[in-house]
Amino acid sequence: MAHVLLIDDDPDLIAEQVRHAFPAPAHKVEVARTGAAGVARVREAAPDVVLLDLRLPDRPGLEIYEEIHAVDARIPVVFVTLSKNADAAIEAMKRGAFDYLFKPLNPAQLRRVVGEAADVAQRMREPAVLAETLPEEDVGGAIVGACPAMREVYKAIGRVAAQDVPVLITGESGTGKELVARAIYQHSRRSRATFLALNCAAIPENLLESELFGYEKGAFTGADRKRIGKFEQCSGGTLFLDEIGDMPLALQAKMLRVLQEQTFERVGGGETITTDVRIISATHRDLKAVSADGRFRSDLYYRLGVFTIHLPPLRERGDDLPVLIQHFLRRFNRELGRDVREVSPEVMERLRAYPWPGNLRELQSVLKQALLGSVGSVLLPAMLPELIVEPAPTAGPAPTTERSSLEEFIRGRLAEGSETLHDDAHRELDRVLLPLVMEYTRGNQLQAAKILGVARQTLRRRLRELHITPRFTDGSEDDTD
Ligand SMILES: Nc1ncnc2c1ncn2[C@@H]1O[C@H](COP(=O)(O)OP(=O)(O)OP(=O)(O)O)[C@@H](O)[C@H]1O
Repeated sequence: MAHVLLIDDDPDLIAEQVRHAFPAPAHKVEVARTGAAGVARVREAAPDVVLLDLRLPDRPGLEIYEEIHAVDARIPVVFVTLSKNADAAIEAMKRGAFDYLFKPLNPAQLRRVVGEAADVAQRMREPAVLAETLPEEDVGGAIVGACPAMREVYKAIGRVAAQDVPVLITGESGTGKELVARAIYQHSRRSRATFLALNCAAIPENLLESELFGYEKGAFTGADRKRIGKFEQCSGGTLFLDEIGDMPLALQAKMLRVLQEQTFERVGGGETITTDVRIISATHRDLKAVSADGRFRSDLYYRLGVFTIHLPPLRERGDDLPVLIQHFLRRFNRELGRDVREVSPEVMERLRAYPWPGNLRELQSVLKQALLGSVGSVLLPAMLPELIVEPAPTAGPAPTTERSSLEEFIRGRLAEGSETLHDDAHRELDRVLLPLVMEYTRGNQLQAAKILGVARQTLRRRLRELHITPRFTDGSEDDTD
Protein backbone atom coordinates (compact mmCIF):
# COMPACT_ATOMS: atom_id res chain seq x y z
CA MET A 1 0.00 0.00 0.00
CA ALA A 2 1.40 3.38 -1.00
CA HIS A 3 -0.05 6.70 0.08
CA VAL A 4 0.97 9.27 -2.53
CA LEU A 5 0.39 13.01 -2.26
CA LEU A 6 0.57 14.93 -5.51
CA ILE A 7 1.15 18.68 -5.13
CA ASP A 8 0.42 20.27 -8.49
CA ASP A 9 -1.70 23.24 -9.56
CA ASP A 10 -2.77 21.56 -12.76
CA PRO A 11 -3.03 18.03 -11.58
CA ASP A 12 -5.71 16.43 -13.74
CA LEU A 13 -3.62 14.53 -16.25
CA ILE A 14 -0.85 13.68 -13.83
CA ALA A 15 -3.28 12.65 -11.10
CA GLU A 16 -4.91 10.27 -13.55
CA GLN A 17 -1.53 8.79 -14.44
CA VAL A 18 -0.56 8.40 -10.79
CA ARG A 19 -3.92 6.83 -9.94
CA HIS A 20 -3.52 4.47 -12.86
CA ALA A 21 -0.05 3.43 -11.64
CA PHE A 22 -1.18 3.14 -8.01
CA PRO A 23 -4.85 2.16 -8.17
CA ALA A 24 -7.31 2.21 -5.26
CA PRO A 25 -8.13 0.46 -3.02
CA ALA A 26 -4.63 -1.00 -2.73
CA HIS A 27 -3.14 2.50 -2.85
CA LYS A 28 -4.22 6.01 -1.96
CA VAL A 29 -3.55 9.04 -4.13
CA GLU A 30 -4.35 12.54 -2.88
CA VAL A 31 -4.02 15.86 -4.66
CA ALA A 32 -3.19 19.34 -3.31
CA ARG A 33 -3.35 22.30 -5.70
CA THR A 34 -1.09 24.71 -3.84
CA GLY A 35 2.12 24.38 -1.94
CA ALA A 36 0.53 25.54 1.30
CA ALA A 37 -2.28 22.99 1.00
CA GLY A 38 0.32 20.33 0.25
CA VAL A 39 2.43 21.10 3.32
CA ALA A 40 -0.72 21.12 5.45
CA ARG A 41 -1.59 17.65 4.12
CA VAL A 42 1.91 16.36 4.82
CA ARG A 43 1.52 17.53 8.42
CA GLU A 44 -1.90 15.92 8.83
CA ALA A 45 -1.61 12.72 6.87
CA ALA A 46 2.14 11.87 6.63
CA PRO A 47 1.98 10.36 3.14
CA ASP A 48 4.55 7.76 2.04
CA VAL A 49 5.65 9.73 -1.00
CA VAL A 50 5.17 13.31 -2.20
CA LEU A 51 5.16 14.15 -5.90
CA LEU A 52 5.89 17.84 -6.05
CA ASP A 53 5.59 20.13 -9.04
CA LEU A 54 8.44 22.61 -9.08
CA ARG A 55 6.23 25.43 -10.39
CA LEU A 56 3.42 26.19 -8.05
CA PRO A 57 1.20 29.29 -8.02
CA ASP A 58 1.81 30.34 -4.43
CA ARG A 59 5.51 29.61 -3.76
CA PRO A 60 8.53 28.08 -5.48
CA GLY A 61 8.64 24.30 -5.32
CA LEU A 62 12.03 24.31 -3.58
CA GLU A 63 10.62 26.33 -0.72
CA ILE A 64 7.73 23.92 -0.37
CA TYR A 65 10.22 21.09 -0.43
CA GLU A 66 12.16 22.64 2.45
CA GLU A 67 8.96 22.90 4.47
CA ILE A 68 8.05 19.29 3.83
CA HIS A 69 11.58 18.33 4.76
CA ALA A 70 11.26 20.25 8.02
CA VAL A 71 7.98 18.49 8.86
CA ASP A 72 9.41 15.03 8.26
CA ALA A 73 12.70 14.53 6.44
CA ARG A 74 11.95 10.84 5.98
CA ILE A 75 9.16 11.44 3.47
CA PRO A 76 10.66 10.92 0.03
CA VAL A 77 9.86 13.81 -2.29
CA VAL A 78 9.89 13.24 -6.04
CA PHE A 79 9.97 16.41 -8.12
CA VAL A 80 7.93 16.75 -11.26
CA THR A 81 9.11 19.36 -13.69
CA LEU A 82 8.11 20.50 -17.14
CA SER A 83 11.49 21.50 -18.37
CA LYS A 84 14.33 19.17 -19.22
CA ASN A 85 16.68 21.69 -17.67
CA ALA A 86 16.77 20.06 -14.30
CA ASP A 87 18.91 22.55 -12.40
CA ALA A 88 16.26 23.20 -9.79
CA ALA A 89 15.59 19.49 -9.41
CA ILE A 90 19.30 18.85 -9.01
CA GLU A 91 19.45 21.53 -6.37
CA ALA A 92 16.59 19.78 -4.60
CA MET A 93 18.30 16.41 -4.95
CA LYS A 94 21.35 17.88 -3.32
CA ARG A 95 19.17 18.89 -0.45
CA GLY A 96 17.83 15.38 -0.15
CA ALA A 97 14.92 14.98 -2.59
CA PHE A 98 14.41 11.39 -3.65
CA ASP A 99 14.30 11.76 -7.43
CA TYR A 100 12.72 13.79 -10.18
CA LEU A 101 10.55 13.13 -13.21
CA PHE A 102 9.95 15.15 -16.33
CA LYS A 103 6.54 15.97 -17.70
CA PRO A 104 4.97 14.38 -19.66
CA LEU A 105 5.40 11.50 -17.29
CA ASN A 106 6.59 8.16 -18.54
CA PRO A 107 4.21 5.66 -16.82
CA ALA A 108 6.84 2.95 -16.31
CA GLN A 109 9.30 5.45 -14.84
CA LEU A 110 6.59 6.93 -12.63
CA ARG A 111 5.69 3.48 -11.27
CA ARG A 112 9.34 2.59 -10.67
CA VAL A 113 10.42 5.84 -9.01
CA VAL A 114 7.33 6.24 -6.80
CA GLY A 115 7.40 2.50 -5.99
CA GLU A 116 11.04 2.75 -4.89
CA ALA A 117 10.30 5.86 -2.87
CA ALA A 118 7.39 4.17 -1.10
CA ASP A 119 9.62 1.22 -0.32
CA VAL A 120 12.31 3.48 1.15
CA ALA A 121 9.69 5.34 3.20
CA GLN A 122 8.37 2.12 4.60
CA ARG A 123 11.85 0.89 5.52
CA MET A 124 12.60 4.13 7.31
CA ARG A 125 9.43 3.95 9.31
CA GLU A 126 9.45 0.31 10.34
CA PRO A 127 10.56 0.46 13.93
CA ALA A 128 13.57 -1.77 14.45
CA VAL A 129 12.69 -2.82 17.95
CA LEU A 130 15.31 -4.72 19.83
CA ALA A 131 13.25 -7.51 21.27
CA GLU A 132 14.74 -9.77 23.85
CA THR A 133 11.47 -11.63 24.04
CA LEU A 134 8.82 -11.95 21.43
CA PRO A 135 7.02 -8.61 21.04
CA GLU A 136 3.37 -8.62 22.06
CA GLU A 137 2.33 -7.24 18.72
CA ASP A 138 4.08 -8.32 15.58
CA VAL A 139 6.19 -5.30 14.82
CA GLY A 140 7.53 -5.43 11.27
CA GLY A 141 11.31 -5.10 11.41
CA ALA A 142 11.63 -6.23 15.02
CA ILE A 143 14.92 -7.92 15.80
CA VAL A 144 13.98 -11.05 17.68
CA GLY A 145 16.28 -13.14 19.83
CA ALA A 146 17.85 -13.13 23.27
CA CYS A 147 20.76 -15.56 23.00
CA PRO A 148 24.04 -14.25 24.48
CA ALA A 149 25.51 -13.41 21.04
CA MET A 150 22.41 -11.38 20.09
CA ARG A 151 22.49 -9.58 23.43
CA GLU A 152 26.00 -8.50 22.57
CA VAL A 153 24.69 -7.27 19.21
CA TYR A 154 22.00 -5.17 20.95
CA LYS A 155 24.59 -3.70 23.29
CA ALA A 156 26.82 -2.85 20.36
CA ILE A 157 23.93 -1.16 18.51
CA GLY A 158 23.15 0.86 21.61
CA ARG A 159 26.77 1.89 22.04
CA VAL A 160 27.41 2.95 18.49
CA ALA A 161 24.06 4.27 17.24
CA ALA A 162 24.38 7.78 18.60
CA GLN A 163 28.03 8.20 17.65
CA ASP A 164 28.48 9.49 14.15
CA VAL A 165 31.07 6.87 13.14
CA PRO A 166 31.05 4.30 10.33
CA VAL A 167 29.88 0.83 11.30
CA LEU A 168 30.74 -2.45 9.62
CA ILE A 169 28.29 -5.32 10.07
CA THR A 170 29.58 -8.79 9.33
CA GLY A 171 27.84 -12.13 9.27
CA GLU A 172 26.75 -14.86 6.92
CA SER A 173 24.11 -14.17 4.33
CA GLY A 174 20.62 -13.83 5.79
CA THR A 175 21.70 -13.19 9.39
CA GLY A 176 19.95 -9.82 9.61
CA LYS A 177 22.68 -7.35 8.64
CA GLU A 178 20.29 -4.95 6.94
CA LEU A 179 17.92 -5.14 9.89
CA VAL A 180 20.73 -4.16 12.23
CA ALA A 181 21.80 -1.33 9.92
CA ARG A 182 18.26 0.07 10.11
CA ALA A 183 18.22 -0.30 13.89
CA ILE A 184 21.44 1.73 14.12
CA TYR A 185 19.93 4.37 11.86
CA GLN A 186 16.68 4.52 13.81
CA HIS A 187 18.52 4.98 17.08
CA SER A 188 20.92 7.55 15.67
CA ARG A 189 20.83 11.34 15.62
CA ARG A 190 20.15 11.07 11.89
CA SER A 191 16.96 9.10 12.40
CA ARG A 192 14.79 11.82 10.95
CA ALA A 193 16.95 12.17 7.87
CA THR A 194 17.23 9.86 4.88
CA PHE A 195 18.30 6.22 4.98
CA LEU A 196 19.29 4.74 1.64
CA ALA A 197 20.54 1.24 0.91
CA LEU A 198 22.64 -0.01 -1.98
CA ASN A 199 23.84 -3.54 -2.63
CA CYS A 200 27.32 -3.27 -4.13
CA ALA A 201 27.20 -6.85 -5.41
CA ALA A 202 23.91 -6.42 -7.24
CA ILE A 203 24.99 -3.53 -9.45
CA PRO A 204 27.30 -4.00 -12.44
CA GLU A 205 30.75 -2.57 -11.78
CA ASN A 206 30.46 0.22 -14.36
CA LEU A 207 27.14 1.44 -12.94
CA LEU A 208 28.10 1.33 -9.29
CA GLU A 209 30.27 4.43 -9.48
CA SER A 210 27.50 6.53 -11.03
CA GLU A 211 24.94 5.14 -8.59
CA LEU A 212 27.11 6.26 -5.70
CA PHE A 213 28.61 9.46 -6.99
CA GLY A 214 26.33 10.54 -9.86
CA TYR A 215 27.53 11.75 -13.23
CA GLU A 216 27.71 14.85 -15.39
CA LYS A 217 25.91 15.21 -18.67
CA GLY A 218 28.05 13.65 -21.41
CA ALA A 219 30.20 11.68 -18.95
CA PHE A 220 29.63 8.58 -21.07
CA THR A 221 27.44 7.44 -23.94
CA GLY A 222 23.84 7.68 -22.82
CA ALA A 223 24.53 10.24 -20.08
CA ASP A 224 22.15 12.77 -21.61
CA ARG A 225 21.65 14.67 -18.36
CA LYS A 226 23.33 15.28 -15.08
CA ARG A 227 22.49 12.71 -12.43
CA ILE A 228 22.88 12.91 -8.67
CA GLY A 229 24.30 9.88 -6.88
CA LYS A 230 23.48 8.38 -3.51
CA PHE A 231 26.18 10.34 -1.69
CA GLU A 232 24.63 13.66 -2.68
CA GLN A 233 21.08 12.45 -2.33
CA CYS A 234 21.74 11.14 1.14
CA SER A 235 23.66 14.12 2.50
CA GLY A 236 22.78 14.56 6.16
CA GLY A 237 21.55 10.97 6.28
CA THR A 238 22.74 7.39 6.45
CA LEU A 239 23.87 5.22 3.56
CA PHE A 240 23.83 1.44 3.96
CA LEU A 241 26.30 -0.25 1.62
CA ASP A 242 25.56 -3.95 1.54
CA GLU A 243 28.17 -6.42 0.30
CA ILE A 244 30.89 -3.79 0.51
CA GLY A 245 33.46 -6.59 0.13
CA ASP A 246 32.38 -6.86 -3.50
CA MET A 247 33.15 -3.25 -4.29
CA PRO A 248 35.66 -3.10 -7.18
CA LEU A 249 39.16 -2.00 -6.19
CA ALA A 250 39.05 0.95 -8.57
CA LEU A 251 36.09 2.43 -6.68
CA GLN A 252 37.53 1.79 -3.26
CA ALA A 253 39.96 4.74 -3.56
CA LYS A 254 37.05 7.11 -4.19
CA MET A 255 35.17 5.59 -1.27
CA LEU A 256 38.16 6.09 1.00
CA ARG A 257 38.32 9.75 0.09
CA VAL A 258 34.65 10.27 0.93
CA LEU A 259 35.22 8.65 4.28
CA GLN A 260 38.30 10.74 4.99
CA GLU A 261 37.32 14.09 3.56
CA GLN A 262 33.61 13.80 2.77
CA THR A 263 34.34 15.02 -0.75
CA PHE A 264 34.14 13.51 -4.24
CA GLU A 265 33.55 14.38 -7.89
CA ARG A 266 30.67 13.15 -10.03
CA VAL A 267 31.69 10.81 -12.86
CA GLY A 268 32.96 13.00 -15.72
CA GLY A 269 32.93 16.12 -13.55
CA GLY A 270 35.55 18.40 -12.06
CA GLU A 271 33.49 20.07 -9.34
CA THR A 272 34.34 18.86 -5.86
CA ILE A 273 31.18 18.03 -3.98
CA THR A 274 31.02 17.98 -0.21
CA THR A 275 28.69 15.58 1.49
CA ASP A 276 27.86 14.51 5.02
CA VAL A 277 26.85 10.86 5.05
CA ARG A 278 27.15 8.24 7.73
CA ILE A 279 28.24 4.95 6.21
CA ILE A 280 27.00 1.66 7.55
CA SER A 281 28.43 -1.19 5.53
CA ALA A 282 27.95 -4.92 5.60
CA THR A 283 29.60 -7.98 4.18
CA HIS A 284 29.36 -11.73 4.44
CA ARG A 285 33.07 -11.96 3.63
CA ASP A 286 36.00 -12.00 5.99
CA LEU A 287 37.06 -8.51 5.00
CA LYS A 288 40.30 -8.74 6.91
CA ALA A 289 41.32 -11.83 4.96
CA VAL A 290 40.13 -10.29 1.70
CA SER A 291 42.22 -7.21 2.38
CA ALA A 292 45.22 -9.36 3.32
CA ASP A 293 44.84 -10.92 -0.13
CA GLY A 294 44.91 -7.50 -1.75
CA ARG A 295 41.34 -7.65 -3.03
CA PHE A 296 40.17 -4.98 -0.63
CA ARG A 297 42.13 -1.91 0.42
CA SER A 298 43.22 -2.36 4.00
CA ASP A 299 43.09 1.41 4.66
CA LEU A 300 39.45 1.39 3.60
CA TYR A 301 38.77 -1.69 5.70
CA TYR A 302 40.14 0.05 8.79
CA ARG A 303 38.07 3.17 8.09
CA LEU A 304 34.85 1.26 7.53
CA GLY A 305 35.39 -1.05 10.42
CA VAL A 306 36.05 1.59 13.09
CA PHE A 307 33.24 -0.21 14.88
CA THR A 308 32.33 -3.73 13.84
CA ILE A 309 29.25 -5.73 14.76
CA HIS A 310 29.28 -9.44 14.04
CA LEU A 311 26.01 -11.31 13.65
CA PRO A 312 26.09 -14.96 14.64
CA PRO A 313 24.75 -17.57 12.23
CA LEU A 314 21.34 -18.98 13.12
CA ARG A 315 22.80 -22.37 14.05
CA GLU A 316 24.67 -20.66 16.89
CA ARG A 317 21.64 -18.90 18.36
CA GLY A 318 20.47 -21.78 20.58
CA ASP A 319 17.05 -21.17 22.02
CA ASP A 320 16.30 -18.24 19.77
CA LEU A 321 15.15 -20.69 17.11
CA PRO A 322 11.71 -21.49 18.67
CA VAL A 323 11.09 -17.79 19.35
CA LEU A 324 12.00 -16.88 15.79
CA ILE A 325 9.78 -19.64 14.45
CA GLN A 326 6.90 -18.31 16.51
CA HIS A 327 7.62 -14.77 15.32
CA PHE A 328 7.69 -15.72 11.64
CA LEU A 329 4.66 -18.02 11.94
CA ARG A 330 2.66 -15.16 13.36
CA ARG A 331 3.69 -12.89 10.51
CA PHE A 332 3.16 -15.44 7.75
CA ASN A 333 -0.18 -16.63 9.18
CA ARG A 334 -1.42 -13.12 8.68
CA GLU A 335 0.14 -12.70 5.24
CA LEU A 336 -1.02 -16.07 3.94
CA GLY A 337 -4.33 -16.29 5.76
CA ARG A 338 -3.36 -19.40 7.79
CA ASP A 339 -3.76 -20.20 11.43
CA VAL A 340 -0.81 -22.39 12.38
CA ARG A 341 -0.07 -21.82 16.04
CA GLU A 342 2.08 -24.76 16.98
CA VAL A 343 4.93 -26.79 15.67
CA SER A 344 4.93 -30.53 16.42
CA PRO A 345 7.87 -31.77 18.54
CA GLU A 346 9.17 -33.78 15.59
CA VAL A 347 9.17 -30.73 13.34
CA MET A 348 10.94 -28.72 16.02
CA GLU A 349 13.54 -31.46 16.34
CA ARG A 350 14.17 -31.43 12.61
CA LEU A 351 14.37 -27.66 12.48
CA ARG A 352 16.85 -27.70 15.34
CA ALA A 353 18.98 -30.36 13.64
CA TYR A 354 19.23 -28.43 10.40
CA PRO A 355 22.35 -26.21 10.03
CA TRP A 356 20.57 -23.30 8.28
CA PRO A 357 23.25 -22.27 5.79
CA GLY A 358 20.91 -19.53 4.52
CA ASN A 359 20.16 -18.41 8.10
CA LEU A 360 17.01 -16.42 8.90
CA ARG A 361 16.17 -15.83 5.29
CA GLU A 362 16.14 -19.58 4.72
CA LEU A 363 14.11 -20.15 7.88
CA GLN A 364 11.53 -17.68 6.60
CA SER A 365 11.35 -19.40 3.25
CA VAL A 366 11.00 -22.87 4.78
CA LEU A 367 8.23 -21.70 7.13
CA LYS A 368 6.42 -19.94 4.33
CA GLN A 369 6.49 -23.08 2.21
CA ALA A 370 5.35 -25.16 5.17
CA LEU A 371 2.47 -22.80 5.84
CA LEU A 372 1.38 -22.92 2.22
CA GLY A 373 1.06 -26.69 2.50
CA SER A 374 -0.51 -26.63 5.95
CA VAL A 375 -3.95 -27.65 7.14
CA GLY A 376 -5.10 -26.98 10.69
CA SER A 377 -3.23 -25.33 13.49
CA VAL A 378 -0.24 -27.63 13.98
CA LEU A 379 2.76 -27.83 11.69
CA LEU A 380 3.45 -31.51 11.01
CA PRO A 381 6.52 -33.15 9.45
CA ALA A 382 4.70 -33.88 6.19
CA MET A 383 4.19 -30.15 5.66
CA LEU A 384 7.88 -29.32 5.74
CA PRO A 385 9.62 -28.87 2.40
CA GLU A 386 12.03 -31.53 1.21
CA LEU A 387 15.11 -29.72 2.40
CA ILE A 388 14.13 -30.14 6.01
CA VAL A 389 12.55 -33.58 5.78
CA GLU A 390 15.91 -34.82 4.52
CA PRO A 391 18.26 -32.70 6.61
CA ALA A 392 21.67 -31.97 5.19
CA PRO A 393 24.64 -33.06 7.27
CA THR A 394 25.01 -30.78 10.24
CA ALA A 395 27.26 -27.76 10.14
CA GLY A 396 30.97 -28.05 10.49
CA PRO A 397 33.15 -30.81 9.17
CA ALA A 398 32.89 -34.20 10.79
CA PRO A 399 36.02 -35.07 12.68
CA THR A 400 38.52 -36.56 10.27
CA THR A 401 41.93 -38.04 10.63
CA GLU A 402 43.34 -34.82 9.19
CA ARG A 403 41.45 -32.71 11.69
CA SER A 404 42.53 -34.88 14.59
CA SER A 405 46.11 -34.67 13.44
CA LEU A 406 45.74 -30.89 13.25
CA GLU A 407 44.40 -30.92 16.79
CA GLU A 408 47.31 -33.08 17.86
CA PHE A 409 49.71 -30.70 16.20
CA ILE A 410 48.12 -27.71 18.01
CA ARG A 411 48.17 -29.47 21.36
CA GLY A 412 51.80 -30.41 20.82
CA ARG A 413 52.76 -26.82 20.07
CA LEU A 414 50.76 -25.57 23.05
CA ALA A 415 52.65 -27.98 25.28
CA GLU A 416 55.91 -26.68 23.81
CA GLY A 417 54.91 -23.11 24.68
CA SER A 418 54.84 -21.91 21.04
CA GLU A 419 54.68 -18.19 20.36
CA THR A 420 54.00 -18.52 16.65
CA LEU A 421 51.05 -20.87 16.88
CA HIS A 422 48.74 -18.92 14.61
CA ASP A 423 51.16 -19.05 11.67
CA ASP A 424 52.22 -22.62 12.39
CA ALA A 425 48.63 -23.85 12.62
CA HIS A 426 47.69 -22.10 9.38
CA ARG A 427 50.62 -23.68 7.64
CA GLU A 428 49.61 -27.07 8.99
CA LEU A 429 46.01 -26.53 7.90
CA ASP A 430 47.13 -25.50 4.41
CA ARG A 431 49.19 -28.69 4.15
CA VAL A 432 45.93 -30.62 4.48
CA LEU A 433 43.58 -28.21 2.75
CA LEU A 434 45.47 -27.22 -0.39
CA PRO A 435 46.29 -30.72 -1.71
CA LEU A 436 42.66 -31.76 -1.14
CA VAL A 437 41.28 -28.76 -3.04
CA MET A 438 43.85 -29.15 -5.83
CA GLU A 439 42.93 -32.80 -6.10
CA TYR A 440 39.25 -31.86 -6.25
CA THR A 441 39.84 -29.41 -9.10
CA ARG A 442 42.23 -31.83 -10.82
CA GLY A 443 45.03 -29.31 -10.62
CA ASN A 444 43.08 -26.30 -11.87
CA GLN A 445 44.47 -23.44 -9.80
CA LEU A 446 41.95 -20.91 -11.02
CA GLN A 447 39.06 -23.04 -9.85
CA ALA A 448 40.87 -23.93 -6.62
CA ALA A 449 41.49 -20.25 -5.85
CA LYS A 450 37.78 -19.58 -6.43
CA ILE A 451 36.74 -22.36 -4.08
CA LEU A 452 39.17 -21.18 -1.44
CA GLY A 453 38.12 -17.57 -1.89
CA VAL A 454 41.70 -16.35 -2.35
CA ALA A 455 43.52 -14.73 -5.24
CA ARG A 456 45.24 -17.14 -7.60
CA GLN A 457 48.62 -15.53 -6.89
CA THR A 458 48.11 -16.19 -3.20
CA LEU A 459 47.33 -19.82 -3.85
CA ARG A 460 50.41 -20.21 -6.06
CA ARG A 461 52.63 -18.54 -3.51
CA ARG A 462 51.29 -20.77 -0.78
CA LEU A 463 51.74 -23.95 -2.85
CA ARG A 464 55.31 -22.94 -3.56
CA GLU A 465 56.09 -22.04 0.05
CA LEU A 466 54.79 -25.38 1.26
CA HIS A 467 56.39 -27.30 -1.61
CA ILE A 468 53.07 -28.76 -2.62
CA THR A 469 53.06 -30.20 -6.11
CA PRO A 470 49.55 -30.91 -7.40
CA ARG A 471 49.07 -34.56 -8.21
CA PHE A 472 46.75 -33.71 -11.08
CA THR A 473 47.15 -31.26 -13.83
CA ASP A 474 44.73 -30.65 -16.64
CA GLY A 475 47.34 -28.79 -18.63
CA SER A 476 45.41 -25.52 -18.35
CA GLU A 477 47.64 -24.16 -15.62
CA ASP A 478 50.91 -22.53 -16.00
CA ASP A 479 52.84 -22.93 -12.84
CA THR A 480 55.71 -20.76 -13.79
CA ASP A 481 55.76 -17.14 -12.76
N1 LIG B 1 16.83 -11.33 14.62
C1 LIG B 1 15.86 -11.25 13.69
N2 LIG B 1 14.58 -11.22 14.08
C2 LIG B 1 13.58 -11.19 13.18
N3 LIG B 1 13.76 -11.18 11.85
C3 LIG B 1 15.02 -11.21 11.40
C4 LIG B 1 16.13 -11.23 12.29
N4 LIG B 1 17.27 -11.24 11.56
C5 LIG B 1 16.89 -11.23 10.27
N5 LIG B 1 15.55 -11.21 10.17
C6 LIG B 1 14.79 -11.23 8.90
O1 LIG B 1 15.48 -12.13 8.05
C7 LIG B 1 15.54 -11.63 6.71
C8 LIG B 1 16.99 -11.49 6.30
O2 LIG B 1 17.57 -10.42 7.01
P1 LIG B 1 18.52 -9.33 6.33
O3 LIG B 1 18.08 -9.02 4.93
O4 LIG B 1 18.67 -8.19 7.27
O5 LIG B 1 19.85 -10.21 6.29
P2 LIG B 1 21.25 -9.87 5.61
O6 LIG B 1 22.28 -10.43 6.51
O7 LIG B 1 21.31 -8.41 5.27
O8 LIG B 1 21.16 -10.75 4.31
P3 LIG B 1 22.09 -10.68 3.00
O9 LIG B 1 23.51 -10.89 3.46
O10 LIG B 1 21.58 -11.82 2.20
O11 LIG B 1 21.85 -9.33 2.40
C9 LIG B 1 14.80 -10.31 6.70
O12 LIG B 1 13.46 -10.56 6.31
C10 LIG B 1 14.84 -9.89 8.16
O13 LIG B 1 13.73 -9.08 8.48
